[in-house]
Amino acid sequence: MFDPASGHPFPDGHRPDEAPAPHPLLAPVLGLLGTWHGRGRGEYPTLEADFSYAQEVTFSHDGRPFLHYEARAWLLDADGAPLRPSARESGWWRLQEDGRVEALITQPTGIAEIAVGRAADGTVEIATHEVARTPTAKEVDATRRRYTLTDADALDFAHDLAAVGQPLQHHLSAQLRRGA
Ligand code: HEM
Repeated sequence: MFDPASGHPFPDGHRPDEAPAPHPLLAPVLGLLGTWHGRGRGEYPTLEADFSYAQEVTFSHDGRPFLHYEARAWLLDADGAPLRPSARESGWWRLQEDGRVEALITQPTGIAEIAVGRAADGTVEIATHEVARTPTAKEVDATRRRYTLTDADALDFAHDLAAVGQPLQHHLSAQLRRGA
């Protein structure tokens, strides 16, 4: 009989070559599997100053045609030392035929995003389909995220944001390395 204390019977896979076998629809995103670390910079016209941050991003799967996505960021001071926790989010990227992606992403700031887009040739681009906000959340109208594998272990990330009355524009860019 299954003993819950001994662990989950169907742990997620974090590499294409380990069990469980990835679902064939995951083919265009297999290069993302695993944990990524890196640094980035952010800005927005409503903010007094640009900021530097570090980020950890993990993509995993359980053999079905979706990825589990989790990201957490923390701000860095001018010397690169950690200042304080910043954005966190997690969600699900549902892969469809032809590399189409339907993503559900939630944040502790009261935002739930549904984004749609495409994965092809080492790039995933997803943009807002709908945003839902809790009663006290800031006004976020749209986002656009682009993940580009620049080599097998390097991932570029860019995030555009339309929020608090501002049109869609750059909020974040980061360079991540696998496992580093
Ligand atoms: C790596 C991820 C992210 C980092 C490091 C980051 C960082 C920041 C920082 C430092 C601020 C200034 C306020 C503060 O100090 O907290 C901010 C503001 C904001 N961010 Fe982000 N952010 C990230 C992701 C996101 C995402 C995913 C969204 C929306 C979907 C978002 C939406 C906003 C909004 C709406 C504001 C407020 C702007 C204003 O009221 O003037 N951010 N972000």
